[in-house]
Amino acid sequence: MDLAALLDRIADDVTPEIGRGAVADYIPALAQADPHRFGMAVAEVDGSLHGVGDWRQPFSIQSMSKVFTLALTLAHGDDVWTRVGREPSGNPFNSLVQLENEDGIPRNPFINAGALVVTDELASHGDAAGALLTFLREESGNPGIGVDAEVATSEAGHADRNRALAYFMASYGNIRNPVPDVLAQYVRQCSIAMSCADVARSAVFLARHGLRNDGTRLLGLSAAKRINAVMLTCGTYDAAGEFAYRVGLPGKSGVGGGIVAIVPGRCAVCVWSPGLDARGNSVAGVAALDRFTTLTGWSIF
Ligand SMILES: NC(=O)CC[C@H](N)C(=O)O
Repeated sequence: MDLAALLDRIADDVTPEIGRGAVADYIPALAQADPHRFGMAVAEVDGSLHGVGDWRQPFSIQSMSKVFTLALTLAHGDDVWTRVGREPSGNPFNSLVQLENEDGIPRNPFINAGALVVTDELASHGDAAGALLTFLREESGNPGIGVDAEVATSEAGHADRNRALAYFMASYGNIRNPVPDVLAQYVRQCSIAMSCADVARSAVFLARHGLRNDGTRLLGLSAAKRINAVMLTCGTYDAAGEFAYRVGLPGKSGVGGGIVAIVPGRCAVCVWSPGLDARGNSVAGVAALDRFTTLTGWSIF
C-alpha cells in the first residue's frame, strides 16, 4: 500500500471538516490554536514513517500523554489496576460524578481522574513527567521534545477541576503523593508539545506488541494488548462507542486536537486538527481516521 499517496488523498477528502468544531478554551493557551491546521502521520512497525500536512508541527499532546504514562506505569507492574478500573465512564473526561459512589476508584485510566491516579503511581517510582519525556525523546528520536511552558502555566492556573478530582480521591487514600506534586506532574505531562510524527513513532510499540523502536521490550504482550483494549473502550471518553463504530481502532484523543490510533501488528497513526466536537475529540481527526480505516481496511473488526 502506498501510504504517502493514501495520506494525501485523506487530507483532500477531509478538507471540508478542517476548521469545524471549536478549539478548547478552558485552558486559555489552547484557545490560541489555529483551527485550520491539519496533519497526519503513520509510523509502521518496520520503522517507516509517512505524513501529510502539518505533520511536523508540534502541538499540545494533552490527554494523549495518558497512554504513555499508563504504559510506563505498567512497565513497573500491574499494581495500578487495584486503584483504577477498566470500564468506559460514559461521562465527560473531567467528570467528578462517579467517584463518590465508586469509593474514589476512577472508571478508567484515560479520564482525568484515572490519569491522575496513574501519574501518582508512576511518581512513586521517581519523576513521572521526567520519565515520560525521556521515553518520548528516545522513542521518537527527537531530543527536542519538551514541555510548552506557556501551556503549562495556563493549565496550572486553570486546574481547579483536576485539583478537586485529586483531593477527592486523596480523601479515599487513592492519591498517595501530595496532591500539589501530582497535579504539577500531570500538568507537565499534558503540556508536552510533539508533532504527529513524534507521537506516531512514540506509540508504535503498541502496534509491535510491546517492543520499542530499538528492539527492547517495554511491555509484555498482555500489557500491550490490554492498553489497546482500554484505548478502544475508553480512549475517546463518552464518544468511545461512536469512535469504535466509525474508526474501529484503539485510539486516544487530547483536547489539543490530537488523536493517536493503533493498528495492531501494522502501525501507529497520529492525526491533529484543533477543532473539537462537544466531547473533546478532533472533528477532522476522527473524520481522517474514519477515511483511513475505510480506505485501508485496517480496522480491528
Ligand atoms: N481531554 C484532555 O485532553 C484533557 C487534558 C487536560 N490537560 C485536562 O486535564 O483537562
